[in-house]
Amino acid sequence: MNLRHLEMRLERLEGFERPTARLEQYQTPAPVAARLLHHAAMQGAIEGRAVCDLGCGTGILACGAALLGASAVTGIDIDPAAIAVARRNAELLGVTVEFQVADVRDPDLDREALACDTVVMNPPFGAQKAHADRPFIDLGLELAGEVYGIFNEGSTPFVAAYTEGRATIEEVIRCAFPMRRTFAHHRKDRVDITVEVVRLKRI
Ligand SMILES: C[S@@+](CC[C@H](N)C(=O)[O-])C[C@H]1O[C@@H](n2cnc3c(N)ncnc32)[C@H](O)[C@@H]1O
Repeated sequence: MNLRHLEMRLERLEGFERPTARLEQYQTPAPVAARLLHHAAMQGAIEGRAVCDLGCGTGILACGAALLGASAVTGIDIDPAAIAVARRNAELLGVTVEFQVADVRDPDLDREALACDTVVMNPPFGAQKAHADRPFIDLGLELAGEVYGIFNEGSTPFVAAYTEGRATIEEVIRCAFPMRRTFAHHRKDRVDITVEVVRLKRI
């Protein structure tokens, strides 16, 4: 499936019903999700691979990975309402994804069951709670040899320092990320930010 076709399929997905600011529930725009997934697929990280989406929200990354031929896809999110939307989205696209309500910070999370080849994620940027992205990075590197994560512009030096000795940064792709008005504190209908898609390889 080419990039444009993937993007068009993902455009149809349902967004968060009542997004929670505390959980930084803004949806990944379809062009950004498609770009991350298509790029990961080109690196051989999706087709025939077990993929896990951490903080899957409405499931756009997980469903896209399934569309691109992942052998098994799991998505976890702390919010049951988001997981309900994600399940509807998988149904809409006719793909199979195992969605679970779970907290990435839970030390009792069954890591063996979640172990996979590739983690994809758009973690909270930490705008509401400092360092909210750290448990996602930690769990991602525990579960998979490769992690594709979306981070705020300028985060790569932090990610490099935080993962030193555990992973190497293989690539950074800068993407435009149109953020629609989602929360009461958003003043404009749309703000265009830049994000960095970082590809980490576990050492
Ligand atoms: C920026 S949103 C991304 C949502 C989705 N991946 C997407 O791309 O549309 C971050 C997601 O992380 C989830 N989240 C926040 N804290 C979490 C935690 N501790 N454990 C699991 N999920 C969490 C939120 O509920 C939210 O769905």
